[in-house]
Formats: sequence, structure tokens, C-alpha cells
Amino acid sequence: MFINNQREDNYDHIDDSLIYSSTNIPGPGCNINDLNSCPNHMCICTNLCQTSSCEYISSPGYNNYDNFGKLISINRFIYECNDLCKCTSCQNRIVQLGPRIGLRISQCSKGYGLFTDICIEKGQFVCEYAGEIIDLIEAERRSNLDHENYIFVINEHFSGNVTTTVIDSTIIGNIGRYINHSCEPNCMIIPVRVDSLIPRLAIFAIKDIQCNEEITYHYGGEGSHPQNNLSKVKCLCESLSCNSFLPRKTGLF
Ligand SMILES: C[S@@+](CC[C@H](N)C(=O)[O-])C[C@H]1O[C@@H](n2cnc3c(N)ncnc32)[C@H](O)[C@@H]1O
Repeated sequence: MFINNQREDNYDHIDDSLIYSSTNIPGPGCNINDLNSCPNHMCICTNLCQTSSCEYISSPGYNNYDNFGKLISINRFIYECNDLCKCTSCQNRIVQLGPRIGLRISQCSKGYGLFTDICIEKGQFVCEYAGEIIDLIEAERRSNLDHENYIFVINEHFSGNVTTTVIDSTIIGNIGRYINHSCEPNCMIIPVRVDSLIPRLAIFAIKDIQCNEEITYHYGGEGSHPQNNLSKVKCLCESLSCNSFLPRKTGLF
């Protein structure tokens, strides 16, 4: 049975000087054509997507979520159904419905952190990492202003080409900006395309997460070898396999 994950973003920043934006907005260096160009996929399902008619669900690699809305596999490019699709509601719409309820920003040893008041199951969507979409030139300029802490760079490899997306949530962003690094994280970031070729950075649970637990992901990304690429910032994650220092930002300069 498909659980209706309908959510809306009622979160806000603690600091009034920050601007809350639940989705990505174009910043300096963002190509508006890329942001406005919809992925060239659509389905012709009339209501719930069916394997017989849905391009997303029937194509190998496009069956993204199970009947409970949980991510099936982390090793694929994810396209959700969008406004071009004929379906009105279907199980291939998770990230676009907004963050889950029960998230809380609280002080911790790392400054602020994001915690959950509700158990989250492995595979469930937590929230997006939203902010300004900028290019690498602007990211370099901003990092020289000492604002690099909230700049997230993701490199995706498509048949030999690398697509780089840079999101900065320093001033404009959502609750995703409060998520701290852990060397043994309970979440990971996955690029998901909905209504734009520029991906949304979606945070999914990779373990069952208990009530009151802090939400974390690995700043070096999955599959990296962080012990070879560490920054000078001391890591306070307190996990048994802690590498002592935060990973250095990859893909940035
Ligand atoms: C995206 S912000 C996370 C939210 C931040 N703690 C805050 O108060 O807004 C990233 C910054 O948080 C801090 N941080 C995140 N994870 C950390 C960790 N495991 N140990 C120490 N500091 C951490 C570092 O200063 C890092 O540059």
C-alpha cells in the first residue's frame, strides 16, 4: 500500500538574518535555462503509475521508491514524475512533497544540528539540502569570504561526462543546512531530478533512526576514502570510526 507522504515545509531558521527557502533558487552563475529545462521524461499513466505504462517505473533503473515511499537503491539516477507526466498522484513523488515532520534544530557540540522527534526508517526521505545554486567561480569567491561551510558540491558522472552542481545555503536555505557531518552517518545525499535538469539534493536515511537522534551525513560522500582527504577542522562526531578531522570539500577548486 502506498502511504501518502504529503508534507509541507513549516520549518524556519533560528536566526532571523537568514532567509528560509524550501527549494533551490538561482544564484550568481546559475544557468536559468538549465534550471527551467525539465528532464525529457514523462509518463502517460492516468492515476497511479503502472509498470505497463509508466516510463519511470517500468524502465530499468527508474523504479525509485517502494510502496511505502522508501528508496529502493542508492545506485541510480533518480527522476521523479513531474508536471509533464499524465499521472496526478503516484508513488514516484517523494522529494517534491517536502521534508518530513518532526525535525528539530537544536544546539549541540557542533553548533546547531538537525534532530528528529520521530523514528525514521531506513530508505525514508528526510529533507532536501536547498539553497542558492551558484557556479564554481562564485563558490570560490564566497569561500574566500570564509563562508564555505555551507557550500555543497556534487559531481555526477554521466557516460564519461561530469556534471557539477553547487548549492550554497549560507544565507538562503532550508533545514538541510543544519545537518552535521558524521564518520558513521545515518543518512546520505542523493541527487534527485524532478522538474529541472539541476538536481535537488535529497537526504535519505541509510539506517533506522531513533527518536531524538541527530541526523548526519558524510561530508566526503559515499565511497570516498576520507582518511586520505581530511581538512584541518577537528571532527566532533564521536563515532567509533571517527577520522578525527572533517573531510576536505571535494570538487571545490
Ligand atoms: C552545514 S554546517 C552544519 C550546521 C552547523 N553546525 C551550524 O551550526 O549551522 C557545517 C559546519 O558545521 C560544523 N560541523 C559539522 N559537522 C561537524 C563535526 N562532525 N565536527 C565538528 N564540526 C562540525 C563545521 O563548522 C562545519 O563547517
